[in-house]
Amino acid sequence: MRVIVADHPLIAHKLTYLRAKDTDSPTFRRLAEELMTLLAYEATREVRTEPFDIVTPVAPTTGIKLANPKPLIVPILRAGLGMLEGMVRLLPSAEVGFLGMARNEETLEAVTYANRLPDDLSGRQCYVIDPMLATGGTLAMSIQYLIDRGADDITAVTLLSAPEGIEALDKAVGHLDVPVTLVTGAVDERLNEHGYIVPGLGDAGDRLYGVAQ
Ligand SMILES: O=P(O)(O)OC[C@H]1O[C@H](OP(=O)(O)OP(=O)(O)O)[C@H](O)[C@@H]1O
Ligand SMILES: O=c1cc[nH]c(=O)[nH]1
Ligand SMILES: [Mg+2]
Repeated sequence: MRVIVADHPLIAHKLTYLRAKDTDSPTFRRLAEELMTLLAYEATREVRTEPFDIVTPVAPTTGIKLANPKPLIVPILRAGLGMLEGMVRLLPSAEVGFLGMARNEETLEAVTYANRLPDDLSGRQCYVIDPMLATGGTLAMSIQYLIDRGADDITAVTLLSAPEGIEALDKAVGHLDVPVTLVTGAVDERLNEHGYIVPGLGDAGDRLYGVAQ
């Protein structure tokens, strides 16, 4: 699995405010979107394109445009929704599919409670977006799900990742034929005994949308 840690002072600046516990929800949402847009620039570096002939006011020329089928963006509910606007701003013609996953806070295992995705993802480039890669269980299951439906190129984008989660994700999907890339805003120190990223930012879903039942 290819891992790209975005190294940019604007990303580090925005992540610092995102982490701070006194950052309120509206600000947290705005920062998550802005960070996604910055990370999307890195994550889409290898988005598929095709030649496109145009005529400028001066001369004909050949540029490029996004190839078909268009990429599929998959936010992992809930917290991934907070990054969606930031991604579609850069890829307005992409389609969006949804996966709802929740981690059992005791066993730390993820369960899927909702899915709204095209049945056939053959030949599709997919961008899975979720702010947190902690144990890696959620992303490993989501990526496997997309591969089972035919996706042939997957990029996961997270705001923060734990070293343990990166290692687990690599073990789970790094050996598959489908190339998987992780683009992340930062790799933190470790997971704590509750499976939270340290120093992290707490529960991303709760900070975006309030405490879940
Ligand atoms: O790497 P993992 O150990 O699997 O943990 C990461 C997952 O945990 C959080 O979601 P959560 O289950 O809290 O759901 P939520 O987005 O509804 O809050 C986060 O948004 C990831 O999806
Ligand atoms: O630190 C963490 C770990 C999992 N999910 C979160 O929202 N935060
Ligand atoms: Mg949560």
